Amino acid sequence: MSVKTCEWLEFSTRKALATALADTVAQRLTAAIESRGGALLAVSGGTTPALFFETLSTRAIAWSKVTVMLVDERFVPSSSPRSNAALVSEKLLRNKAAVARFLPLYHPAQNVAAAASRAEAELLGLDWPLDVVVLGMGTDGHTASFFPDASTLDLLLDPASSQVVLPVDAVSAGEPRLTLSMPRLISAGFLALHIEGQEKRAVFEAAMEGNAVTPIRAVIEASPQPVKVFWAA
Ligand SMILES: O=C(O)[C@H](O)[C@@H](O)[C@H](O)[C@H](O)COP(=O)(O)O
Repeated sequence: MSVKTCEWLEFSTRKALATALADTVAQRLTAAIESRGGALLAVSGGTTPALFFETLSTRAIAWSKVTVMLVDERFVPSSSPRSNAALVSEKLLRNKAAVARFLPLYHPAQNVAAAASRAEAELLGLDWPLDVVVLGMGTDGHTASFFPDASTLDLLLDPASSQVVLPVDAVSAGEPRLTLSMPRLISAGFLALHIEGQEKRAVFEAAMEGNAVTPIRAVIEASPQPVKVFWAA
């Protein structure tokens, strides 16, 4: 594993991981609020983060000064069971975190490109960079919505992209996606990868040791800071 570009943090249980990640994220958000009056948090969807979200939602920080957004989103309304916004609303924006501001990536639009433009217009005015980003990873090595079979993978992995939000078309993604761009993710003050299970550990290690550059490896290698990998079996 390429130790120079990531820090492996292993936990005995998924609950211990959720607690440690929630504590770390809460500390980082509080530091951002103290230093610049507010904090920007970008989280991933899928199935892994639910326990982390529930744990983070209980942390006593100045949530009214936190803006929450998604790392990526399916091109579906929040009423869809596929919606990451619905997952965040149900699992994170509750308890003490209920007062946080949430900015969605999905907007009703003719197509995913138009939705990406609307999200970009809304997010551009924020006080960038992101303070905290928590990435997930698929067993194909995708992270965010940087899917290996995306028609525009080169654009998605471009660390010099001028875009904030990009549309994604990839057969393996299930539906069109919206994703924050590579430079917006890797410029975060704190960049974590949250993965669970032996299969994802094997995928991650193979990605870091092999010759092929999978999306997760591209992000880790483009990051100016070591990515903190939070893993539990
Ligand atoms: O929209 C999504 O699906 C996520 O943002 C995505 O990037 C996720 O992190 C991985 O696909 C892992 O998903 P699981 O946690 O369900 O394995």
